[in-house]
Amino acid sequence: MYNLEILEKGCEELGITLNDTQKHQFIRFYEYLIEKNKVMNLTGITEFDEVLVKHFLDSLCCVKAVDMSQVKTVMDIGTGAGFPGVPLKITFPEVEACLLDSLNKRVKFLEETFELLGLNGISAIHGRAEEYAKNKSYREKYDLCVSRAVSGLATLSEYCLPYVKVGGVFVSYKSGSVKEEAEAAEKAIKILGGKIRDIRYFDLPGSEISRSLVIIEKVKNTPGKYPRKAGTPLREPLA
Ligand SMILES: C[S@@+](CC[C@H](N)C(=O)[O-])C[C@H]1O[C@@H](n2cnc3c(N)ncnc32)[C@H](O)[C@@H]1O
Repeated sequence: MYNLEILEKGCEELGITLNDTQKHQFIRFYEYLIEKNKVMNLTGITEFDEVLVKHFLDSLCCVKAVDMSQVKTVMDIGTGAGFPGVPLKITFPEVEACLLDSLNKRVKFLEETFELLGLNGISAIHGRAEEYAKNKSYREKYDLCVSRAVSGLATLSEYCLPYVKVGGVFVSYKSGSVKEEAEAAEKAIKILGGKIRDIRYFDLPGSEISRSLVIIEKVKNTPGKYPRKAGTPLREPLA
């Protein structure tokens, strides 16, 4: 038997109430993540309570930055084993979610996870952020784009901002002080049609683990030449 108290209390702090279906989905997600982690590299965090805080509650903390009642579509770039995308989808089932990663094994794991959890209105894409952003079905189609632990902010903005609608938001999950990184990326963000609205620093619910969120508004369309071809945003971040 699993004790979900940490998740429930953390959610309470975030203003979220989970129903029994959602609690069950979080447990099944944990079980499948651990089962598959034995045969592929999905996560270094495996202890139940730690997963609740460092993966599940961490993923949900963007509610501190965004009013989820206004979000109908979310894109998660470099989702890996589904963070933050899967916890967000479980918690806000009405949101249409798309999770993208360049590693096919992880995408297959995600598709199996959606089936197992009975999640609808969610898809996983195998591909590079730079390439799918050129596709009309994905470009500037999302109210919210999230990304955790993928790249530096200038590179990441070139991956993510092209997916966000004008008026939407890109939330970058970071840790520690991001002031310098944010200042260094400011010009790139402007070129890509974004503007830093805020940077939030806080501890994850029920823990002393710190998290920083950089909240970037999409104020203008991203010029068609961005993102540049795959690999360039990482090798030569806009400055
Ligand atoms: C360190 S993992 C983080 C995974 C997840 N977001 C998390 O926080 O647990 C980084 C992921 O980003 C993916 N990734 C890196 N660059 C990418 C790109 N250009 N396009 C798509 N996925 C990318 C990798 O395949 C990897 O799964």
